[in-house]
Amino acid sequence: MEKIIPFTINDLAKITNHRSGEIKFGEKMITVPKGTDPIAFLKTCEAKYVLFGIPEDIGIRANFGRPGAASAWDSAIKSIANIQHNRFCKGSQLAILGQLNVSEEMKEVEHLDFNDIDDRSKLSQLVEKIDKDVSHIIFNIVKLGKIPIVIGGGHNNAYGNIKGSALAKGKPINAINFDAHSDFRILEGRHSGNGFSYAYEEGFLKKYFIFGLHENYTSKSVLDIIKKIEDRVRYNTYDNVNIRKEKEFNQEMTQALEFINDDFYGVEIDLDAIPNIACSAMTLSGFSVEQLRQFVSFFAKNKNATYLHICEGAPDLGEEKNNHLIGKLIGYLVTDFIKAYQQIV
Ligand SMILES: N=CN[C@@H](CCC(=O)O)C(=O)O
Repeated sequence: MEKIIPFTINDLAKITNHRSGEIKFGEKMITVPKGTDPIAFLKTCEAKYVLFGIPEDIGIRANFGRPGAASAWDSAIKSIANIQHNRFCKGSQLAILGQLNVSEEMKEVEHLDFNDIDDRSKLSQLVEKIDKDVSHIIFNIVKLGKIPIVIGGGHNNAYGNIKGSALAKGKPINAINFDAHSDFRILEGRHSGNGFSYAYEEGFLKKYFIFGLHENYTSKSVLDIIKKIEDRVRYNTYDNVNIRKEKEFNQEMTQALEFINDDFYGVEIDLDAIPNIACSAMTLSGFSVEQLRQFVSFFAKNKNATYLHICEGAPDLGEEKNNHLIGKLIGYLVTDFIKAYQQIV
């Protein structure tokens, strides 16, 4: 756990905008006391959900993408701290573990060039290093019976979430991914486009449903691979559901749930599925924020939901004056998840 930078009570106080007569999440969320072992502390604390940030974009760089996702954690935690603590959702249900310390790795990649074969291999090796840390931390949280809420970072971190959860549960888990892309690309060295294929190949991912693939951005080879393993990997497309209306959003959620609900599952959200969200693979066409919120709420309302991961949002790539909006969106998704999950426990 030495790779975690704890989020202290002072850090929380600094980002909480106090108003008299109001109680904000920042006044109620649980932080790990100074000098305490985080896992030993989490074991004793009542909060069911554990917030954990991965401020990196090395996996995105290794995938020839546009860096910026490292900034989502800061933006998210500032927003979450200022959500109202009330009868609908209580800040005290959330413990903040802190963020993964990736400062050295982020420094190391500053001058690496994806087009250089040695640099590309170095980027992939660093992603593998982060994978190990993420899976170790997720393993420890899930083993305590808590629900990790992970704010990425790139979608490469799906691998560590799945592996850590599978090891904690003692068996492979399933995953549902709200995404424009499959991230089921070839095993060519780790990056943000192959977190699920690596987890599948290594036996940590049992069944995988991709919700809302963009037909224009999914290669024939990936479609061919998925076709051969359709007992374990299924998808629908955004075009299918929202454009041609051959399928209906709510029915599709029900069918996807039936597919993955035979075991524990992770809920993966790639913000590049939403139009106008600053991301490496930003788009103008995609599901609405309301559809995404309904999706999170729907898949959280189940005892098999094992973790929530929200990734690829990149406030640093957005407009300077409104770069708090991605954090605000993440705040809605986190509370949607908690509100739905708490109905079933
Ligand atoms: N996590 C994102 N993965 C996508 C990114 C696509 C892009 O950058 O255009 C992928 O590799 O397919």
